[in-house]
Amino acid sequence: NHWGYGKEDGPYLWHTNYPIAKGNRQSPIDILPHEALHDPSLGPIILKYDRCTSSNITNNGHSVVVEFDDSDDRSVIQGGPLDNPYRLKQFHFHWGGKGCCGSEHTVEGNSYASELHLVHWNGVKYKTFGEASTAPDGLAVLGIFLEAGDDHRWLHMITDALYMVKFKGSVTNFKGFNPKCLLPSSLHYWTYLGSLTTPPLHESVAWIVLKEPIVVSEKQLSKFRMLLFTGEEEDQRIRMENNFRPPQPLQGRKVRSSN
Ligand SMILES: NS(=O)(=O)c1nc2c(F)c(F)c(F)c(F)c2s1
Ligand SMILES: [Zn+2]
Repeated sequence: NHWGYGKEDGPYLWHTNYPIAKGNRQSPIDILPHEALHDPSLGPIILKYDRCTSSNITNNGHSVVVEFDDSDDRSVIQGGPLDNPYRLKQFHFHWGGKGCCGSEHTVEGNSYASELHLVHWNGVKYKTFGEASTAPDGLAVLGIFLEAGDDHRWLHMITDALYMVKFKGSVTNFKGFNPKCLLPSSLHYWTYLGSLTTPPLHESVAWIVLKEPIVVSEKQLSKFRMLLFTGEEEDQRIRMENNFRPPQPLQGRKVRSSN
């Protein structure tokens, strides 16, 4: 079931192998702040990343992923729309080409340069990530927009490691990184029920999208674009960029706002 972001295998063709692509709770979406329902019962997002344990960084042919040891509840997100603590499994990014677009969620039709996804799973109700990833309340993904501007003081920890995972299928040690350093100052958010934004597109995600972007430099963004979709053994070298799915129909869903 090869899929990608190109003309021959991109988001508009995913429905052929993944019919859920035309489902009624697909992600990403275009967020309209004025239509979001302010819900005073929505508490703050609580991130308990202190005993954080990143293990490695890998190029999976679709994005660059930092994986975590999720064998216990040491790094969790809770509060907000969530009934349980959800365990941090991995984080990864989506980005554009030179200068334009790149984020998956948009705000009033506007894209950011990139979007960071921190993927968590409901370890209280489900035994494994795989099991949770197919359950309607299985996953919680925290989305953070990246806006082009000044250098981000901690993102270099990631961009400096990207040369080690240039090719699809490469992985390298990446211990002790705490993604708390990638958060903006405000944790105000929009939340709605949606899906994975890449195949298998399971409709299992409670999306929590932070309103405030973090600022990273064009130079830092350009390092993501030196990654390749292709493996070391392949003749063709295809630059990893524009690995984002466009916004999907809201299908009557309500987006709630923390405030
Ligand atoms: N872009 S995303 O919605 O955060 C997201 N998609 C996927 C996905 F398709 C997977 F197969 C997977 F194992 C994940 F951990 C994620 S995480
Ligand atoms: Zn993602």
